[in-house]
Amino acid sequence: MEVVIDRSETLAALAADAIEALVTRRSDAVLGLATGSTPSAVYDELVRRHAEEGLSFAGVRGFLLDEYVGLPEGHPEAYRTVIERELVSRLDLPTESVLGPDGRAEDLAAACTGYEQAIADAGGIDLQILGIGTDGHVAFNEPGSSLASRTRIKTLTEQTRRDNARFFDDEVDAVPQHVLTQGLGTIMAARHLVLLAMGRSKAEAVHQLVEGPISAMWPATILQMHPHVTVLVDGGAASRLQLAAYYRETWQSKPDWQPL
Ligand SMILES: N[C@@H]1[C@@H](O)[C@H](O)[C@@H](COP(=O)(O)O)O[C@@H]1O
Repeated sequence: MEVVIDRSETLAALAADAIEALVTRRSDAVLGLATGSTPSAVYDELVRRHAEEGLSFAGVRGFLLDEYVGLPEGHPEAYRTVIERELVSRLDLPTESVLGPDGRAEDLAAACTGYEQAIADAGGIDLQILGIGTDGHVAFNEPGSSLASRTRIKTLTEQTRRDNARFFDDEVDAVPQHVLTQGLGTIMAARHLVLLAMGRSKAEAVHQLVEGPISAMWPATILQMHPHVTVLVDGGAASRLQLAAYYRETWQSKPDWQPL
């Protein structure tokens, strides 16, 4: 697990560098896309590189991490709508090349199985962008999630619904109670995980993720078992890391030939 502590703009550029290197190497790369406010700066940077430097996503495919259950099609806070608005519509990435779990399906279990199959058919995810919840969830794998889980329906905690109420006019009751989410096992199958976290509200979750014991109580801790994880955190999110000085030194002395 590589931990980089820096300013948020620098971290967004680093994440964009990793994506640029991938899509330049493989024009049909498969990206795992996260929603939430944290990845927005990365997406803005990709859009800038597309507009100003001609970085193309025409052959890329994308998979969303998760989706609310029951929001009507086109709801502004449905993750499929959010990713279309924030990223897909601003790139040369065809809308149909990006899939998300179908939170409006009549048979939700079948939608989850079908989603796992679609990821497998695409050859798996090359690079997965991740955020982290204040309770240590990744995607919508709340505390108590099976560390080997696959895409399935989950119930949100009160904490997550409160955290996400800001997207629903601050009405906690407007945040759906149920979601479909890639499981921790699904996420662990991606070849490179790039997790971003900003601000002090994430400090405890980041400490657990990097330095805590692996536990379903802090679902993100399973990432410690992945061979290629990059954790990009600002000073606030890094404020509880016990080995922060070591991570900084490691990053500063990283050889040029070693990619992210
Ligand atoms: N399902 C999403 C997660 O994928 C995201 O990582 C988390 C943190 O969001 P933010 O980046 O807005 O803090 O929120 C939501 O619950």
